[in-house]
Order: sequence, then structure tokens, then C-alpha cells
Amino acid sequence: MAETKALLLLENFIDGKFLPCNSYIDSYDPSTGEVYCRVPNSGKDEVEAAVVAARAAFPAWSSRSPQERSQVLYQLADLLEQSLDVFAEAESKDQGKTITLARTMDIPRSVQNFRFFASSILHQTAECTQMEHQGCMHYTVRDPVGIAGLISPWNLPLYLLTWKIAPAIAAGNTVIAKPSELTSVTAWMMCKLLEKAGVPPGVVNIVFGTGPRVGEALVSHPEVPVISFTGSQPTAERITQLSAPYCKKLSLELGGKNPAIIFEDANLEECIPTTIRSSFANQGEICLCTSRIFVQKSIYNDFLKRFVEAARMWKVGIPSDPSASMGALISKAHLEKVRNYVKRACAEGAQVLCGEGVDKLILPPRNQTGYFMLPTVITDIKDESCCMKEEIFGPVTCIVPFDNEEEVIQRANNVKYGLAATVWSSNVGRVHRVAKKLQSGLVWTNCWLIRELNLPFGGMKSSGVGREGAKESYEFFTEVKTITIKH
Ligand SMILES: NC(=O)c1ccc[n+]([C@@H]2O[C@H](COP(=O)([O-])OP(=O)(O)OC[C@H]3O[C@@H](n4cnc5c(N)ncnc54)[C@H](O)[C@@H]3O)[C@@H](O)[C@H]2O)c1
Ligand SMILES: N/C(=C\C=C\C=O)C(=O)O
Repeated sequence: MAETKALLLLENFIDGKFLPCNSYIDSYDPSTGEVYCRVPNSGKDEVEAAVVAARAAFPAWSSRSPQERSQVLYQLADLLEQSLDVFAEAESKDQGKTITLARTMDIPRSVQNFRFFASSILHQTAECTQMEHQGCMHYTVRDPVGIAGLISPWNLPLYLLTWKIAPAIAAGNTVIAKPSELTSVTAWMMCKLLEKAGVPPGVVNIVFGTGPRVGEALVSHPEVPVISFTGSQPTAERITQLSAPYCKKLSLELGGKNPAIIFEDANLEECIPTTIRSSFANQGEICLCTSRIFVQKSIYNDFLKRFVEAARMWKVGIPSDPSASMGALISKAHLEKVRNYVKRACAEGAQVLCGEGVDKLILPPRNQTGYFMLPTVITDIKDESCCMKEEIFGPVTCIVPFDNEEEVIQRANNVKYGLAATVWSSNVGRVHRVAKKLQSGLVWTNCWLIRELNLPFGGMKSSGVGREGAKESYEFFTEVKTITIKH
């Protein structure tokens, strides 16, 4: 681990080698607000070097059998798992999330991403049809696209980066990945495992830095025909514009304004703790987090009281505290943005029942400059309010009453996003009916964030374009060809 003046110094990883950069940017520890790491401020030159390496590595890597590539992915998964604790500590320090979440979700899921695609690549099949009246058969073949550009956000750094790297290289592509400049450490640590896992130089290249500099250089490079992006909607718009002249293949996984719909026959013993988690896990910084809770009128007051009591028990603490439920938000700017939403809601006449501006946050002296915020519950708020329409991406959730099924479906759908929803009811017919009518790429009923990696993941409307999953990622990272044989 290279360090200068006690700061962690990251390097780009290109062609199997760690390379210094001409300039660096500061990266902050969200729990203290202090600079603790320096991240390469890469640009066009670094992307060019990565393209040269990825291009050279492509013929040999894409010619390997799926079985051979699969073995490499399994090796990488094992190595990552052997270092689970150090990766979890690094992710927690870099991102601000609790060590418990990093240890039980982020890093195990990163390991699982490699194992899952190591397995699923062995089970992909082609299509074949007959046209007997014309004496023809038709079949498809798939080939890796080439060099894939992978751009990921700061909220689930290694989890989301490996969710892209694993399917891309399993399908035979070589990749250039750009993690968020705010959370680059675990991606850099992973590079140290690649050689031992048997990943040849140039197959995985990682260039660090900001979106406008290195992200745009990657998206605009003519030799990178496929871009998989997870992040915000405004950035997706920019990426779409930049890649349009090259007709690039794009996968866009974007934000959400996710509703929870709670009917009067819901099992509140399960619903309340799960909805607390779906609202506040990872400081509310998960694209799938609930931020609008619709509760049927007959149980509204009871729900509100119990939910606020539970929110007050959701402990905010320093990320390394294993008993903390919530750590620090990602940055000072983001904390300000989230707080501003609460201020705007108050100005519109909404009530803040707990959290920001109501309860006192107690932190050790060293962490008082960190980016912490209490879980915040807002009510008496109109559906048209910015807090009910825009993605806040922080520990803020709004609770409103509803009368009936038809009304709540219409209100839940009345936002530009369509990523994830939860429905709580013990009436099986209603659960199916409502799930079908929601404009949402994912609907969890009587649960949240139970992931089946085989099935399509992604959003409708402004929440994205395309899906990720066993079949979907394979199709995205390959080009299909239809061959007709006349006999
Ligand atoms: N749907 C999903 O699966 C999913 C998952 C996680 C996060 N998200 C969304 O991501 C957002 C939060 O992440 P964020 O703040 O890091 O998003 P962001 O769009 O600011 O950044 C995401 C990535 O894009 C890069 N980037 C920024 N500008 C760029 C540009 N002009 N060209 C190329 N790359 C650029 C960033 O450096 C970063 O690596 C939220 O909207 C959240 O909902 C969606
Ligand atoms: N892509 C996935 C989750 C995204 C979360 C966003 O913050 C996944 O579980 O595969």
C-alpha cells in the first residue's frame, strides 16, 4: 500500500501494472471530513493507454473457452473472499457506510457477483429455428463486443463495479472501468488480486478520476463500443449525448423515487422493521431505498407512531462501530443537499416527526466534522412537493395516507422514476394486482431487497434503459448474429 505523508495514494491499473498519474484529487473520510486518500485525476491519456492494453488483450481473452474464463472468475471470488475483512474495513472507511453493512452485504455480494457470472456463463444457450417449407434452419451465435467501458457510482462501490466487471469479462470482453472518484479504494485493492487470480494483463484496466475528465474520455472513445453506466439521470443524459455519434450500446441504471404501499391487512411486525431498513439502510443511499410511504388510512396513525419510534432506534454511529445501523453520508455537498430537502419540505408546511432539526445527534468529538445525519421522517406533505417527486438519496422518508387501491397505484406511479416498489398486504390477489399495475422495474411484496441475480434488474421511465442479470448482462455484453443454412 503506497502512502505519502500518511495519505493513501492510489494508482491507475493499466495493462496489469500500477501506474502513477500526473495529478491527483483529494478523497475524504466521510466520518471525519478529513482528506485521507489521493485518487489519480486521469484523463484522455490514461484512457488511451487503457484502450491500447484492452485492445491487445482482447484476441487471446475472447478466444478462451467459457470454462477457462469461468475458472479465473472463481479464483478471483475466492481471493476476494479470503480478504473479506480488509475489504469491508476499507469500503466502510471510504464510503461512510457501517462496517456491518460492508461485511454482510457489500463485500459478500461482490464475491457472489464473480461466482454467479462464473457459473452463469457456462449455461448460456443459443437459439435455433427451422423453416421446413424453405429447407432452412436458422441459429444464433454470440461474440463479445470488444472493449467495454464500465462507470459506477459511490453508494455501493465494489458491489456495483463487480456487477459489471464479472459479466463483461465472463463473456470474453476486455474492460476499462471507472469507479466513482469519491470511492475508489476497494477497486484499487481488487487490482492487486487480478494477477494471482489469473486475469491476464489488459483484460481489466481501471482508470480513476472524475466524470467530466476521465469518464467523458472513456465514453467518447471510438474504440469503446459498449458503455455500462450506473449513476444519476443527469449524467446518463450526458453519456447518451456523448456516445450518440458512435451509436454505442448503452446500459443505464439510474435513480428512483421508490414507493412503499402499506395496506391495512399488512403484517406490521414485519413491515415496520423492513420499511425502516428500506428507508435508511446505507444512509438511504441505495437506489432501491423507499422514500415515499403510502399507508392506508385505517392504520395510518398507528403506523406513524410505531415507525417514528423505530426510526429513533436506528442508531447513527461512526462507521467502525459494529452496533451502528447507519454511518456517514458520502460528502459534505451531499449532506447539504439532503438537509436542504428537509428545509424545503418544512417551508411548504410539512411536519418533521423525527431526525433532522428535531432530535439531537450525539457524536464523538473527532466525528463532529463528519457528514452525519439522523433518520428523518416527514409527514403532512403534498404529492407535488419536491420531497415526494425528486430523488433525495439520503436518510429521509415521507409518509402519507391513502384511501383505496386504485388511488394509491395512481399516486405511486405519478413520478418520473420507475425503479423499485414494495407492497405490503396479506391479500394474495391484491398483491398480484397491485404489483402488475405499478410502473416499476422491481416490485418486492412483503419484503425488500431479496435479490435473485438470474432475473432482470433495472428501471422503467427515467430510472434507466436496459436490464442487468444472467441473461440480460450476457446479451448486453455480446453481439448476436443470426445464421441461415439452406439444406
Ligand atoms: N439503478 C441502479 O442500479 C443504481 C445503483 C446505484 C446508484 N444509482 C444512482 O446513482 C446516483 C448516485 O450516484 P452518483 O452521485 O455517483 O451518480 P453520478 O451520476 O454523479 O456518478 C456516477 C458515475 O458517473 C461518473 N460521471 C459523472 N459525470 C460523468 C460524465 N459527464 N461522463 C461520464 N461519467 C461521469 C462519476 O464520476 C461516477 O463514476 C443516484 O441517482 C442513484 O439512484 C442507481
Ligand atoms: N444493481 C443492484 C443494486 C443497485 C443498487 C443501487 O443502489 C443489484 O442488487 O444487483
